[in-house]
Amino acid sequence: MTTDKNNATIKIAVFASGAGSNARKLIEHFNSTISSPLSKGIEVALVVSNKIDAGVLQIAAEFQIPTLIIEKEKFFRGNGYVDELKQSGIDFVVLAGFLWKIPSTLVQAYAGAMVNIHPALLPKYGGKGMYGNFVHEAVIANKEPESGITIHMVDEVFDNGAHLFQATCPVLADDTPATLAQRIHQLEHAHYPRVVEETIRKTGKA
Ligand SMILES: Nc1nc2c(c(=O)[nH]1)N[C@@H](CN(C=O)c1ccc(C(=O)N[C@@H](CCC(=O)O)C(=O)O)cc1)CN2
Ligand SMILES: NCC(=O)N[C@@H]1O[C@H](COP(=O)([O-])[O-])[C@@H](O)[C@H]1O
Repeated sequence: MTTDKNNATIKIAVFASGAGSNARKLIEHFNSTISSPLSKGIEVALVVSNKIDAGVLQIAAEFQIPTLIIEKEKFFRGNGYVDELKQSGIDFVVLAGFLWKIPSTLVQAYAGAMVNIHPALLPKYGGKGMYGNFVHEAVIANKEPESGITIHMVDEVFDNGAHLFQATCPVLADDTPATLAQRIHQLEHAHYPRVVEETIRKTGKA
């Protein structure tokens, strides 16, 4: 079981702006439940969103996980909610469909302890404006034979951090952004929780 230097459980904050399917898989992977009582010494302790109506907040409520709604001005002009995260004992930050740029204050506070999943094979199809279906539309428009996912460390630049993992899937001739998104989601759900766990254990950041 992984614990930090004080033998405490390592606490993850998941940041999401949307439906939260990746957040659900992360919670199911880490948080002990009746069906999987084995504690990995890691738990999703907080769900953070910038959208009051985000589906991820319902998922947090379902698992009785505290939530934090962040406001734009405070996030970008304040200290990026670093104080709140540290006061919550957060050791590691996982972005899962979070659509704002993480400010330097927060990137630095969790240097080496913040990861993101991107629904394409970076470095292609990344950067400002490349999120959700915009990514899949561009991949299809360019007639790419394959797409996939990239899991990477987070730095101050969109989608620029060191790559931790990539997996590919075919792009079919009759794919729509929705059908490709579904195939990408399957890859994300299959790999993100494991890669997050491996990264936490490797970095010993917490
Ligand atoms: N400092 C960093 N912040 C974020 C990163 C990162 O690597 N470094 N990754 C993104 C996630 N992401 C792609 O994986 C991504 C998300 C959103 C955008 C984007 O263009 N957003 C729009 C705003 C959209 C909205 O508010 O609805 C924008 O910034 O204009 C690009 C890439 C998360 N943060
Ligand atoms: N560039 C960031 C980006 O596009 N992230 C993508 O948002 C989706 C969130 O789905 P979810 O809310 O169901 O987890 C995921 O496909 C993730 O890769």
